[in-house]
Amino acid sequence: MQLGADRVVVRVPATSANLGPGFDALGLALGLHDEIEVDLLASDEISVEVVGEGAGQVPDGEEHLVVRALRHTLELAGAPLTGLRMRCTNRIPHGRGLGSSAAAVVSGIVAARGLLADPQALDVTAMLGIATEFEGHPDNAAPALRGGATVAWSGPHGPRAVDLEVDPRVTATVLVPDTRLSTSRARGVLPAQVPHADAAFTAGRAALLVEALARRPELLLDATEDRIHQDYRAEVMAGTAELVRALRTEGFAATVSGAGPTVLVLAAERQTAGLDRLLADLVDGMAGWRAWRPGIDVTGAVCRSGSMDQAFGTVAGRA
Ligand SMILES: Nc1ncnc2c1ncn2[C@@H]1O[C@H](COP(=O)(O)OP(=O)(O)O)[C@@H](O)[C@H]1O
Ligand SMILES: N[C@@H](CCOP(=O)(O)O)C(=O)O
Repeated sequence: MQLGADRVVVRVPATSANLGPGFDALGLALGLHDEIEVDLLASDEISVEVVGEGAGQVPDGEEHLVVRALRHTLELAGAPLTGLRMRCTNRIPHGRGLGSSAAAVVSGIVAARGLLADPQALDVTAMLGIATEFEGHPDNAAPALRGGATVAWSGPHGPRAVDLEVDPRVTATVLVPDTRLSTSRARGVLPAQVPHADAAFTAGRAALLVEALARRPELLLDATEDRIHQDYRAEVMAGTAELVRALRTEGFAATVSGAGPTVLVLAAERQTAGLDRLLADLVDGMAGWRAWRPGIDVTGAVCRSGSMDQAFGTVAGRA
């Protein structure tokens, strides 16, 4: 396949995975975005400028995660990359459980698609498959691509995802510490097996969560219970575990966001005033933590290439 454009601009949302019981399956896109501008070069130079999160920390060349995903996608499409100049404006904090690595990978894949002469050749399912090769699990990549809430799974034909309904009364609040924890470390403390009773309990809650998100926010507290990953992870995120416990005791549906250490609180709109009062007590006394309510992103990844805009989420109509 041929390249068609020489410049793309891509925007991808942060994501909160698991939502409690939906380990490696459920995810929600948040209104906090990374943006990249990519210009192809005729030479083989790779130059990366990073502004915001990760500046001075992530690689500035071939090893940059966005470049790796972009190059890999173009190779798969049969249109190998020569060189590029890329500017990244990063707003998603790294190593906090807000899907920064998935956003980077999805940015690279979506940018590569936008550079192709025939972008339609790469559909959302194919992009999810490539993202999952990098991430190892599809739960962040699916909402990063599609926006809203998704359930993703891997079957004989590779990763797939479907969109879930989200009641407009549902709000998402994140409590983000200034300390990082890599996803691989937080996966490393999980056991190879869990008791059958805990698996059964958690599967039931994940099923209930689909209904709670769609139209029964009053069920969110019960529906976000989990027994297969959060307790095991408490040893590497004590402050997170304590916050989740304190919030749940007060009736709020708090979970570990992704692999942590951020806390996600799902609440019905009418609960948010009470939540804010509680957070003023809890979080304001905890050095290094900040709380914010970024909104739920329903647009997913957006790509501008030439005069064409393409989005993969609910606003633009899903591909
Ligand atoms: N925008 C980005 N550009 C380059 N690398 C990134 C970017 N975002 C994340 N990464 C890489 O991914 C790592 C964080 O990934 P991970 O441990 O999975 O945490 P997270 O929960 O933030 O996805 C960062 O330390 C960095 O190496
Ligand atoms: N299901 C994964 C999700 C990781 O999300 P991240 O935002 O922390 O990368 C897990 O729980 O390990």
